[in-house]
Amino acid sequence: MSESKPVVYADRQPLPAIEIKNVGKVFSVGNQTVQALRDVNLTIKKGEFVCLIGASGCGKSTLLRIMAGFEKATSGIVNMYGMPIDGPSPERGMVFQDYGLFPWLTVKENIGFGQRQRNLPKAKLEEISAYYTEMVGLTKFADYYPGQLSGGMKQRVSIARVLANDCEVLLMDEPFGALDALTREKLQQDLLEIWERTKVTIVFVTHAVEEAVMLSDRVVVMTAGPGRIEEDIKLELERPRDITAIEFNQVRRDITQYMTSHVSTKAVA
Ligand SMILES: Nc1ncnc2c1ncn2[C@@H]1O[C@H](COP(=O)(O)OP(=O)(O)OP(=O)(O)O)[C@@H](O)[C@H]1O
Repeated sequence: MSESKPVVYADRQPLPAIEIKNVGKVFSVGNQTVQALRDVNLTIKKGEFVCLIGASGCGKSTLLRIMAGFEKATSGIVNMYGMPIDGPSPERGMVFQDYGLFPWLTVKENIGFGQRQRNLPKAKLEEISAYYTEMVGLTKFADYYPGQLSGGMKQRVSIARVLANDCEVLLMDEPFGALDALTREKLQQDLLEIWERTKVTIVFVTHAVEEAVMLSDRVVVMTAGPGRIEEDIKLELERPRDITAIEFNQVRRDITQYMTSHVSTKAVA
């Protein structure tokens, strides 16, 4: 990757990137209600890499969607740098498992899509698009369409697209869940490189303990019925991390144990 153009975001260090206070979320389904989240508190610093982990149905996606502004909390406070989150914004880019690319646009057009809406001069738009296409290693495929790409390549486009759109908080909902093991590992390493290079804040939902330990500064364990935060574990492991190291496996075992002790009947990766 070229180091020619570091991404510099405004220094809003004193305020947390994301602050969630006493958040609850109730869905109404017909005449029934589902309490998806209760009393969730979470503070994420600028530049942190936080993984949300927990069994199916514990509210990980709901919490992420609230951070994205796609859902409104029923109660509590949700702030980004001290300002209430009251709707979607390019500052909070979401990456989904199923990519969400426009099939009729090429790689570079998908990546430049958000900026194109801002009526930038064509040369500037091309520069931004080329920069992020290069960041995710797809320069040779810039004129390909999504249908001509592998799953891993599509997910790279999806990541580049939100970054190109001036994203400060990257919200990722099981982004590598549909990929084979080798591609997943490669994308994890590439994501870490992108994180180090851009200093973007990342909130990453996964079911896989190993993935959470490989990637994050903190692992937040959620449990269901209703969804809440059970443990918030700061990882002291050095980077780059070695999946075969004793310390890595100790942390992995500890987190798996936290999860199984709270959810004895559900598989935890
Ligand atoms: N739009 C909705 N309408 C009604 N109920 C919903 C809605 N979205 C989520 N829920 C419910 O809220 C709870 C939490 O769901 P959520 O998808 O956030 O969990 P999750 O931990 O992300 O699950 P998974 O790991 O399977 O994706 C579940 O009981 C789910 O059925």
